Amino acid sequence: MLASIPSPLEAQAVCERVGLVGCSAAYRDLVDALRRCAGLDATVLLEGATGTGKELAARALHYLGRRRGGPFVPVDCGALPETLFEGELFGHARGAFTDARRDMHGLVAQARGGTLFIDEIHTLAPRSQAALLRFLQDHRFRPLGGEQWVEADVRVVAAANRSLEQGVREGWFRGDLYFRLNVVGVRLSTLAERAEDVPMLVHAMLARLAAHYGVAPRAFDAAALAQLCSAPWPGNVRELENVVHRSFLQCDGEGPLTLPGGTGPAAAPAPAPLDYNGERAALLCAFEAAYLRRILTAAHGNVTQAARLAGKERRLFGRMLKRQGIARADFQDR
Ligand SMILES: Nc1ncnc2c1ncn2[C@@H]1O[C@H](COP(=O)(O)OP(=O)(O)OP(=O)(O)O)[C@@H](O)[C@H]1O
Repeated sequence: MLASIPSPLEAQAVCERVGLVGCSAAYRDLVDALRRCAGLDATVLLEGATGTGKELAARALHYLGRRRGGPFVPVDCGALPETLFEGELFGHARGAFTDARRDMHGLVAQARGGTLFIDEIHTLAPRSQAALLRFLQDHRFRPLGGEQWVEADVRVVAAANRSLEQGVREGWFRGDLYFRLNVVGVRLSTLAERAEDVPMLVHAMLARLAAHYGVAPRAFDAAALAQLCSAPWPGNVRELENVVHRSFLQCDGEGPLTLPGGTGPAAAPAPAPLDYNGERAALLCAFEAAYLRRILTAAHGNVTQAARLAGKERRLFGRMLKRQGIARADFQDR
């Protein structure tokens, strides 16, 4: 079946709506990869280190695809003991075991018409891998203790923070299951690989924190921001979020935020060398995006008016929006 591919602007808007933030080439490549496979119903495997945004990417895939009107149901394999996996996924029939007093739908049934997001799939025990493979091959399942097979109506998106290909080589992940999952593979970059995104991420995090705590927006001083840009971030965006949150809570007053001593990147083992040009470009990119958003907000998404406010020619302003992947529709009154 030929699927319709969302436009780049639509993809950018959906990614922003689910909370994905960035302006680096790696970020734009990710949005483009999600855009291209969103319309297909094929299984997608998202691979990337912890905290790189795999769950957000899975949500973006869901809301970009034709199943967006259905549910998005996550299942965390890391939190599920092997003995519960099949029951959680496929449900059970009344009487399947001592406590099964009535039929219970599993997560596949709950995700009907939508997306089943199987997170931490690299932690699946061999028995659960076999059950999942059967399900992916047949597109149907039988609740535990049940007699009827049920046709599944879900798209499967899986995520792993270890390489499954390596798992196949080392013998802890089934090759046949890997090939079923990896119909389309998308790799998420580490934060160190896309350090240009740090200022924009920090800006978005601080805006969210200010709104959450009901206080005026705050910003880091230049030294702190430079330090955040050059830290190695082994825990990726999640770790950056923790450091920003701690700084936000620990800095009193209304001046610029500083990094609490001995925390986060300051305590990291080997800071990357300062990349002046990279950081300058990243700061300018984040500044430009924030500026364009402010102006579009003021102009209620009207590009001609926004260009006039910015003192720019409309075509040039439009090109700046496109380069930043900003959709004017997001700023129009609904
Ligand atoms: N590009 C991004 N923009 C904004 N926030 C992000 C981005 N990537 C990750 N985050 C934030 O970082 C945190 C971790 O993201 P997420 O849970 O999607 O990562 P993950 O790769 O699924 O992690 P894990 O493998 O540990 O489950 C979340 O709070 C999320 O909002």
